[in-house]
Amino acid sequence: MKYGVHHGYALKNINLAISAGEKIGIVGRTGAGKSSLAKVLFRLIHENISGSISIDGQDISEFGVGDYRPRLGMIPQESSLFGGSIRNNLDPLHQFDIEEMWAALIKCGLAKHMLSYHSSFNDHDNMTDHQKEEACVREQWNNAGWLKRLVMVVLNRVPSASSLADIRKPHGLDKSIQDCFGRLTSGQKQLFGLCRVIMRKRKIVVLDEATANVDLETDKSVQALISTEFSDCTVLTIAHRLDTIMNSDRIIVMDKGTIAEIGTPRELLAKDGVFAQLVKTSDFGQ
Ligand SMILES: Nc1ncnc2c1ncn2[C@@H]1O[C@H](COP(=O)(O)OP(=O)(O)OP(=O)(O)O)[C@@H](O)[C@H]1O
Repeated sequence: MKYGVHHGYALKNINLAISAGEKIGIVGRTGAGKSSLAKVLFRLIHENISGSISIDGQDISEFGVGDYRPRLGMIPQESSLFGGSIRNNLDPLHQFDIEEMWAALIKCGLAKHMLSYHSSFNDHDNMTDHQKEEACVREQWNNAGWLKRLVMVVLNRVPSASSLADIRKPHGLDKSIQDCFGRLTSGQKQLFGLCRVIMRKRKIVVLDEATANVDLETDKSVQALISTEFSDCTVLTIAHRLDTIMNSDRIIVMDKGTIAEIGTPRELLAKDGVFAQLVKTSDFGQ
């Protein structure tokens, strides 16, 4: 594949079979061809390309776009979001019901950001987000003096009337992203991308791992979601950090547009090849 007749090959001699459900990490230096591989998979390149890609044994060029795109989900580094409500950003075609949207928002950890949230309950993994929110409101109420309680009443944050229940009403989704989040962090933008893919239940998911400005908590939730929500899916992670893909079934090492190495992390570490070199270089985030 070339980006133009006068360009060199961005991808060449790629011969690759990925099994359903496999978790694949794709690594390589800048310009190695990782994004190009994703672009051809999503059929974003139509010219200067030869060869074929099949999904479930069927050449993707034979699929209509309407049949093809719904099989794949892309989670970009920073999902594009537009002004307007959370609902419109998640479901511009009005295909989903409110419960489906809330379920995805809760899974991605975005629902709790839509409320002022008490961090001391974040570590209680055995509690649902709803229970955490209720416990948080109860604790705040118990510790509050009369003035703070008065403020909580005004803000409708009293234990018996969970503010999560309030924000779960349809109008909560009709709030603008700006109103709920202020300025979104890069990590939150990626979580919105995750949310969209979870709602749409894609079987093949390409995750372009965020490179910058992702806080530890967001990073952990993205990784946890990939392993739980996408456990049955085929996941291709374009990785910019090694630790996130060390549990992959296989790692593809791209170099100058070709697959330089492919194998389990253990196999690749055992031979002193490109992957082992990447591990050693400090510019790879290790
Ligand atoms: N739109 C484009 N037009 C022309 N050349 C491009 C274009 N996009 C990528 N390339 C070139 O194709 C090659 C592969 O780039 P690609 O973006 O796939 O690499 P990458 O491994 O994803 O890099 P990075 O980690 O920096 O995103 C590079 O030589 C790059 O300069």
